[in-house]
Amino acid sequence: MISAFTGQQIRDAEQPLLDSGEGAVLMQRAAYGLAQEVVRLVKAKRKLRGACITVLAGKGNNGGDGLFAASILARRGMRTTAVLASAEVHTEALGAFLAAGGRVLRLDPGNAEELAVLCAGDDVIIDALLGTGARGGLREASAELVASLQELKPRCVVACDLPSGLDAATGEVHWPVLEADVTVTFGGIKAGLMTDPGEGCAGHVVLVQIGIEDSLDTPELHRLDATDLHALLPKPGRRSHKYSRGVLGVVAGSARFAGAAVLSVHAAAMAGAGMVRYVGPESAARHVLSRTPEALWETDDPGRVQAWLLGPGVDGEDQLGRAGDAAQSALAAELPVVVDAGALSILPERCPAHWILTPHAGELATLLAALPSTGEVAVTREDVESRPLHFVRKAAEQTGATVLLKGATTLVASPSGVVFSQSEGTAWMATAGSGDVLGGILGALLAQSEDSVRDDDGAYAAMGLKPDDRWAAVAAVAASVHGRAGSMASEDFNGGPLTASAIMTAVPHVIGSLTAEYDPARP
Ligand SMILES: NC(=O)C1=CN([C@@H]2O[C@H](COP(=O)(O)OP(=O)(O)OC[C@H]3O[C@@H](n4cnc5c(N)ncnc54)[C@H](OP(=O)(O)O)[C@@H]3O)[C@@H](O)[C@H]2O)[C@@H](O)CC1
Ligand SMILES: Nc1ncnc2c1ncn2[C@@H]1O[C@H](COP(=O)(O)OP(=O)(O)O)[C@@H](O)[C@H]1O
Ligand SMILES: [K+]
Repeated sequence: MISAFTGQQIRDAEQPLLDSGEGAVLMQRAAYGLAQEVVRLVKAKRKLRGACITVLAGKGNNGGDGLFAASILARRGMRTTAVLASAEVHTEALGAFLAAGGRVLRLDPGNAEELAVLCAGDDVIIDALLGTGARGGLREASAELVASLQELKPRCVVACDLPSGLDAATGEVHWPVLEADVTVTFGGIKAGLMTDPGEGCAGHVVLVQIGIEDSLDTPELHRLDATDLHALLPKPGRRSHKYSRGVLGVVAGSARFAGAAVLSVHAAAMAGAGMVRYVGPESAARHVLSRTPEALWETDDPGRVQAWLLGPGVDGEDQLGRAGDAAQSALAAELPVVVDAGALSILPERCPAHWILTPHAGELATLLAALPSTGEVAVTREDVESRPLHFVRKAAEQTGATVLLKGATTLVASPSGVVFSQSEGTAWMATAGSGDVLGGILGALLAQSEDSVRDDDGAYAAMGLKPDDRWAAVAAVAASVHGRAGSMASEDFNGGPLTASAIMTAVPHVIGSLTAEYDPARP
């Protein structure tokens, strides 16, 4: 599992070492790691000698890291320039930089644009203006410099610890920000690099160990990797039969939106449900069965299921009524439920943690506005997009449900405040029906995992997850499988566009490779 921390948590872990006089050692480790990454990036394109590097250095230790790193690069034959954003800078680091032969330029209110033009064509620009000590965004000349540089589209930007202007704890972005190709982060990944909009500005994140890792507190965010997915994905055994594998009930689609039913039912079948029972109008059922003949159309009592998926494409009184009935029976039987789209309007006053709501940002804003005690004034889609971590936590806390907030980075919050962040997809997945496919995958995984989550077969406990947080882990697995399937499908089209159907087709490949990857029994 990948962990991420707030800036404060990193600083707290550093403090004992600073108190014992080891601050300079920490900074040297950070600077060395940063320099190494810059060397790797330059070498991938050209020889080191003569490569042009500019470091934008602020007044704090982040600027110090940048200047020390640039001094290492200067000693390796690179032409290094420091743009000092403040009259005060880290004295030892500037000394080291000058001693290594670096050139210094000073940013002032009149020369920001000129300096931007001067360094935009460099091989690498290091953004060391602000780090974890920042309050708010870049100001005045620094803001002007960064805005001009961003417009000039620099060749390669490496952020030192985090892109300046990004909130390390929340991922909120105070524009302007110089968007990084690579972020080299120190001691622990900052939570703001694993949640939007911050993650969208950070590029590829490289973690440099500086010796504080054992002192870090409980992570702010978790991200499942392939090893975790291997451990958590359900696998059939020799004695499995279709009922024991997990039956999913689906109330989706309507006369108007039949496609959502087709996609969610088929995705559930592709994600390994033992059986899918579809509940809906005949017109939609015809489409569902012609795409997925394996599904059953239930006209009255749907019989036993292990989980429900309610809501994709649900429209009109009849179908909302069916979703409401299923929700009631799920509540009574304590079954896990995925609540998506149309069904988000029929939530009970308090949901259990095994109910997983799957809104996109607009739906989450509507949901929060409808809650009696949000304390938020008219939350908009833009609010959710600029502070997704804050709002997904709030929604989980206030509804009692697990909440999966869809986006380029998908966040899953459990009501206890534990949050997972997954980001394996591609922007081509922002296409109609993509969320219906996610609903189907999640429903199928819940139906298959229900037993193991409740009884815990060891995999969840081994990750240190408390019972109520395990539903969030299942949702994170679904988000990861969905993202990987989208990326795999797009790769099949040479990185080209996708349909939701193409995502679905890739799901069994993704699950197959993740479950087989570490299988010791496989020849
Ligand atoms: N601790 C360690 O040993 C290690 C730390 N490490 C590194 O240190 C970084 C943290 O360093 P830091 O604490 O000096 O904070 P940093 O972000 O560089 O600068 C803050 C300064 O800028 C100012 N300022 C604040 N907001 C501002 C704004 N919006 N616009 C303009 N200015 C603003 C503020 O001054 P003030 O405004 O209060 O006068 C303050 O002095 C961390 O990210 C990592 O890179 C690593 O080397 C590992 C070892
Ligand atoms: N830019 C993006 N990059 C990666 N995935 C994305 C992006 N935008 C959306 N997605 C994913 O696509 C899906 C869209 O879901 P949703 O908005 O509910 O679509 P629909 O209602 O049309 O099915 C979500 O799973 C979301 O995480
Ligand atoms: K920075």
